[in-house]
Amino acid sequence: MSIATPLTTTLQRSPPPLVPSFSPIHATTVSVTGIPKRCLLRMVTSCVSHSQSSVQNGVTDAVVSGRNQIRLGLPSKGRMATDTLDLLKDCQLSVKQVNPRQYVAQIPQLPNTEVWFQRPKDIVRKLLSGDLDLGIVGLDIVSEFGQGNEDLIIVHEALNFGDCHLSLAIPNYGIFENINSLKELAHMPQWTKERPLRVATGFTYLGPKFMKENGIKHVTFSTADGALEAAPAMGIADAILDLVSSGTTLKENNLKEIEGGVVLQSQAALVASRRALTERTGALDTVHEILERLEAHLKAAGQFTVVANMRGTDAEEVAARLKTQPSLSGLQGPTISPVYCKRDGKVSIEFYAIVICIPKKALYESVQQLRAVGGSGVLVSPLTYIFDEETPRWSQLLSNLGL
Ligand SMILES: Nc1ncnc2c1ncn2[C@@H]1O[C@H](COP(=O)(O)OP(=O)(O)OP(=O)(O)O)[C@@H](O)[C@H]1O
Ligand SMILES: O=P(O)(O)OC[C@H]1O[C@H](OP(=O)(O)OP(=O)(O)O)[C@H](O)[C@@H]1O
Ligand SMILES: [Mg+2]
Repeated sequence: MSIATPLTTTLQRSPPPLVPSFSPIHATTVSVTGIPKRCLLRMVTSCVSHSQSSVQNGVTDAVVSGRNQIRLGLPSKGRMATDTLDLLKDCQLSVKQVNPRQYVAQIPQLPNTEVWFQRPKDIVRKLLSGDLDLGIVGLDIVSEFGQGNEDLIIVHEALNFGDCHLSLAIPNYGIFENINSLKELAHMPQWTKERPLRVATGFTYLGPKFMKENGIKHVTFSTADGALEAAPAMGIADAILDLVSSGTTLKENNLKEIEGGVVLQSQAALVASRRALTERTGALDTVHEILERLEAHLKAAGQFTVVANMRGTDAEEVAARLKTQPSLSGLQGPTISPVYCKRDGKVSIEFYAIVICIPKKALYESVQQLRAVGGSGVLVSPLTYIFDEETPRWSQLLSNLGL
């Protein structure tokens, strides 16, 4: 197929460019292929017109401690550690760590930023103490150790890994056999002032808060650092409050979740200290860049680029045919470009190349719709980044900071 692949998915009603090019002023959505990785964000930034032209931090360093570097805390161990590094790498923000036991590292793309590897709960504590400015941790840890402190700001709440939920679980045998909801658990006659419901948990802030909010009075908590699921069978606790993802650990230990027993849903999040963002020079610019890269990568991760040829008289006629189908509009509209064929020594336009972004989940139905309106030679490739004109989370952050 002979296609000049345009770089945007915007519907271009005037004849589309033969040579891929960014519009310096009007690009609203930019998907990216074929430029040096290190130039990516700079190129997109000059391409997209921001309503917020530059970021002023306002108050200067005098108010916060005298260091010049922005500090980003990343999990030093556990299941989040590798996934965090992988995500940053996918955003062209690879972390250069000399060896795994060294707790400070660099991201060459962010020269004013130091990475500090810490345990997740210490990332939250250090954000609050001012020793870190930004961090990536699970929302469960933010809630447990942040305890609603207004200095903690969740900049991106859905980094698409570390999915789990914090849930109350009880044995599926004995006196609990017919108990299936928090209400039923609360109304069991067994729990009294003298003999309260005993809950084992590592979440000693969220646990009591949840029980209080649900009106459960006769309850006590014990804590352990891991393997909590053993506590009921060992006779140490009646119930546990712990993280669940696949549910296998609960099942293997004869425990069950109950209706109304989910305390929170969690996944990895980008978190920042409000004080750092408003007072530390460069912190807001750094978080803007990280946020843009994350959003562009995460948005693209759910999409394919689809390129197909369609026979047609002109671009408008092809566009009209595409618009009859529900799933072929792309992000803003299809890009349609003429395909120049050589026939009998003469150049003619019989086909148009269309480029659209399609949600991965809708791929097959979209291909069927394309075929139904005369699409052929359908090429499907993964998308790496989608940079929007402005990320909604950035506007939210600015308004949250009162900027
Ligand atoms: N089963 C799970 N599936 C998915 N994500 C999880 C799961 N358990 C925990 N997480 C997420 O990963 C984070 C880190 O959990 P992890 O178990 O790796 O560390 P930890 O429990 O703090 O360390 P350790 O278990 O060694 O004490 C949690 O705070 C949560 O956000
Ligand atoms: O629903 P599942 O997929 O079975 O996952 C749940 C388990 O994962 C976590 O434990 P982890 O593996 O971190 O061990 P730990 O108890 O030592 O923290 C959590 O504390 C549960 O025990
Ligand atoms: Mg664990």
